[in-house]
Amino acid sequence: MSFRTLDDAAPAGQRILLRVDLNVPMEHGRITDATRIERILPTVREIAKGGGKVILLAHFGRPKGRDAKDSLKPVAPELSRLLGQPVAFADDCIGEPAARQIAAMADGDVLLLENTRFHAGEEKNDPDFVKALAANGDIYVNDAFSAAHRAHASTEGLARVLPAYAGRAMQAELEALSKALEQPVRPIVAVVGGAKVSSKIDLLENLVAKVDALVIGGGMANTFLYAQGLAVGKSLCEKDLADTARRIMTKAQETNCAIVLPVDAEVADRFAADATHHAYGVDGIPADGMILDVGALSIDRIRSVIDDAATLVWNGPLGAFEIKPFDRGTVEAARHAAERTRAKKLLSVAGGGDTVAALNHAGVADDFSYVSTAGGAFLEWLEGKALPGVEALRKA
Ligand SMILES: Nc1ncnc2c1ncn2[C@@H]1O[C@H](COP(=O)(O)OP(=O)(O)O)[C@@H](O)[C@H]1O
Ligand SMILES: O=C(OP(=O)(O)O)[C@H](O)COP(=O)(O)O
Repeated sequence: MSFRTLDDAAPAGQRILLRVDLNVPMEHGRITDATRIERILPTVREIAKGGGKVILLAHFGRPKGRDAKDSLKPVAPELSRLLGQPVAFADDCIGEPAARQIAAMADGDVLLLENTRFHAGEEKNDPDFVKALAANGDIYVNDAFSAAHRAHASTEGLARVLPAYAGRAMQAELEALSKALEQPVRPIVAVVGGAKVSSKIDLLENLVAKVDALVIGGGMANTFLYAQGLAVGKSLCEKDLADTARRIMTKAQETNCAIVLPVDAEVADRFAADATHHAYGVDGIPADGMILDVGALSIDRIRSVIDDAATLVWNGPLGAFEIKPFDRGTVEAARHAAERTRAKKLLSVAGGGDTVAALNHAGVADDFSYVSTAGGAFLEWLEGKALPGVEALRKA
């Protein structure tokens, strides 16, 4: 590894600023999938056991300023339960609330600081905000591979001003992804869905040069359907990205990458469990309808694309899987990929906070060859892009 790890750190008596990804799926204040928490436990335990004061830095959601609905406070009890030791919480990640709690910490204690994104300086990687964060620590450890594609103060800036190390989860992700996908066997199929359309659509342009087929589902598919001149009603759709979608489809033709879009969809009147829903062809989506899942014909197509694949990479659910029956496309595709993997006909790598939750929901996370905590970061890594959070950790 070309960066320092915990093997090189001496945490005893030190204040360790440990950047983790606690952007966990949550419904009504309840964590629905704890994978991201479970993955950081070895690092937290190792530092605490080594006598370091563990000060956790993390973001949650995409708040614009301080917003109670994006507080990390509900995560502290679950982290404490899984860790098996108390986890204190500070109402702010900088300033007096953080400093006071940190001053009271004994060696081996764990403290979670409030959402770094409550400060505009986080996403701007503002040097003054980096300085305010750094004032609370002696050593910086980054264990948030899934946020490493962000050049933010807590993912990149801090590594520039404090002695910086990779945590065990960061190390494990990079090692596992390299091992699994170093020399992928073709045909390679990528499945991309989910809701983060604007932050992920650009990377598809590079992805279509690397894979043999790109299955597009979830909210992402709607922008592509719209770009093809189809009406998508009230569906999640980023109309101003239609040109980008068309450019990606043209590039895919040039690189011989098959683009697989839904041919039918499960359409509801609203985003709710008790919504009225019907199946429609994608050329007949009603004006007041909302596409919440791929339809049965599309699922059959996706299954046969997976049948033809030797390697599968997947980020983003194919539908709003949190609400039944809109989990069907994701669950059926996941189970099919799991079955092919178990039969040793497929190498399958999936990642992303909600994607992992969806695989757990389908009961097949353990059957995939590798499950990453990262979605966007995983896809950018796959593109061959340098990830700012990883680059900043490299040894000089
Ligand atoms: N057709 C759709 N309309 C609205 N939301 C969708 C649709 N399909 C999937 N989603 C939502 O996408 C979210 C996950 O997207 P994203 O954050 O990009 O995935 P990940 O966390 O795995 O990277 C889920 O909450 C899911 O409900
Ligand atoms: O959930 C995350 O990424 P993912 O949805 O790509 O898996 C990370 O916490 C990064 O969050 P961001 O995409 O708001 O920067």
